Formats: sequence, structure tokens, C-alpha cells
Amino acid sequence: MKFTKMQGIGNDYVYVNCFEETVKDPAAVARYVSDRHFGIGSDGLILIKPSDIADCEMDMYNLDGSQGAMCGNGIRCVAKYVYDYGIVKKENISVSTKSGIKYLDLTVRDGKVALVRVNMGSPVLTASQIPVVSSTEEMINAPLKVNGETYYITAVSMGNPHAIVYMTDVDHLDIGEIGPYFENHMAFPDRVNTEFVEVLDDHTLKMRVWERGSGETLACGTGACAVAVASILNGHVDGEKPVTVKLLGGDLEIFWDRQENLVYMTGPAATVFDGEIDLSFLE
Ligand SMILES: N[C@H](CCC[C@H](N)C(=O)O)C(=O)O
Repeated sequence: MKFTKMQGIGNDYVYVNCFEETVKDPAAVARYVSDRHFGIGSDGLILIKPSDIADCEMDMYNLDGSQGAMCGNGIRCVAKYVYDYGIVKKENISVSTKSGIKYLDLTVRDGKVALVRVNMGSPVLTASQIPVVSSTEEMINAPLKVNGETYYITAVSMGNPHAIVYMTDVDHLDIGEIGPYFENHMAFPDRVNTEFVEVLDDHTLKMRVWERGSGETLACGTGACAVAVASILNGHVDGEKPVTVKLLGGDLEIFWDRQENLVYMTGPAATVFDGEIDLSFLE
């Protein structure tokens, strides 16, 4: 199978051009290629497919083989791939995902995509739609007992579920210890991506993320959008201007247009290498 390794601020995936390749068991392939010792090494697998309702379709799998409904860093790389490899020669493209069609604007430098602005759609705050089990309609800074401790979380969906927790000094958080307790908490029927956030000033946030199905990643695009929305709702940042979200792998600029109720994410996308891998043993 031919593949391209790409990364969006360090959130790296194996991309397969399914205009040309066929992947029979994507969950098994995701688990195998993601292994950083026995495989290629990645946070998961992303299939780029033809679509009859958009310029292409993104089908993403976490490293544990579970399918994700949306991937912010991934969709920027999908847009870069289809433009750079000549599949879609437009600078405004549409990508069909499990959480609807997303629209992207590309910034091209020397013939290649350098920066991508994604209309990530509207945030969902209704607990039952995230889903999160809650006694209230929304979970904004609400208490949740996790591994014996009470945390105050804000729950937001960007097409996939996120739990946002505010704290000081995220650099020293033992995320490997607490992350799985959030990910598999009974309050989240579909599991959850959890973001641990430190407020730096009224337009800058610092976050680390424990992703559903992938563990700690260097960045999470949907997570950065959920964090910006939660931080505006909790009054930690001024939503009138774009918010900079600083992640381990780099920065994303997020703007929540409250009139349209649409969240815009702007960030880079990069190609690392093209390769080929023998998967015949999987068949
Ligand atoms: N782990 C996520 C999918 C990947 C999201 C993340 N990598 C991003 O950039 O949005 C989930 O299962 O919902």
C-alpha cells in the first residue's frame, strides 16, 4: 500500500489516497501502521476518498482502530494532499466527513499548500448530543468525579466529544495517569477527548490533550476549537478577536463567529514523506 506521512502541528497520520488504493480493513491497518516501533508510527490512519457530495471525503481512524467523526489537524492535511497532488486544483475546497461537509480555504506558497483555514461548523453544547450524561442541559464548568477527585469540566462537541478542564501548570500534569480515567469515564457513552487548559492571557491558551483512541498527541484541532469555545463561555478569553491556542506541537488560531455561530481554525499542514508498505499479511 502506498501512503503519505503528513502532520498538522505534530499530530501525525498515515494518509492513503483511496482515489488509487483500496484499504480492506482500515481499523486493522490503523493499528498496525500507527505502531511507532513495529509499524510506520503515527496517531492513526486517514483515508482520502472520492465523494459525490464534496471535492473528497476524509475517513479517519485513531491508533486503536476506532473511527473518529472529525479531525481538525487531519482535514488540513487532506486539503494539502488533494491540492499538492493535483486531485483538486482549487484554493477553496470541500471535504465530506462523518460530521458533515467542511469548507476550507488554502494559502498556497511556491505551488504548495502552506496554511489552511477551516470552517469547523457550529459547536454543540447540549449534553445529550455530545454525548455526556448530565443532570443539566449543558455542562459548563460542572463538577465531575474522576478517579476519586472532583474536576470542573466544560463539555463541547465539534462533531466529536470533548471535555475541557482548566488548571495551572499543564506542563507538569501527569496526563498519562489521569487521561485514561477521563477517556473511559462512564459519563461519556462514546468515550471522550480531554483537554487540560492553562489560561495565559485574554487571547492566549495553552493546552495538552489526551485523545480518545490515541492517547496524548502533540495537537488536536477539534480540541483546540472546543477549548476556545469553552474558554469564551467561561469568560477566560475575549471572544471578540481570534484566540491563539498553544499546543505541544505548535499554535492554532481559532475564531468563533458568534453571529454565524461558526468556528474557524487556521493552521499549517506539512508532508513528511511518501512510502510503500507491505500489508499482505493482514489479508
Ligand atoms: N481522537 C479524535 C479524532 C482525532 C481528532 C484530532 N486529532 C483533531 O485534530 O481534531 C476522536 O476520536 O474524536
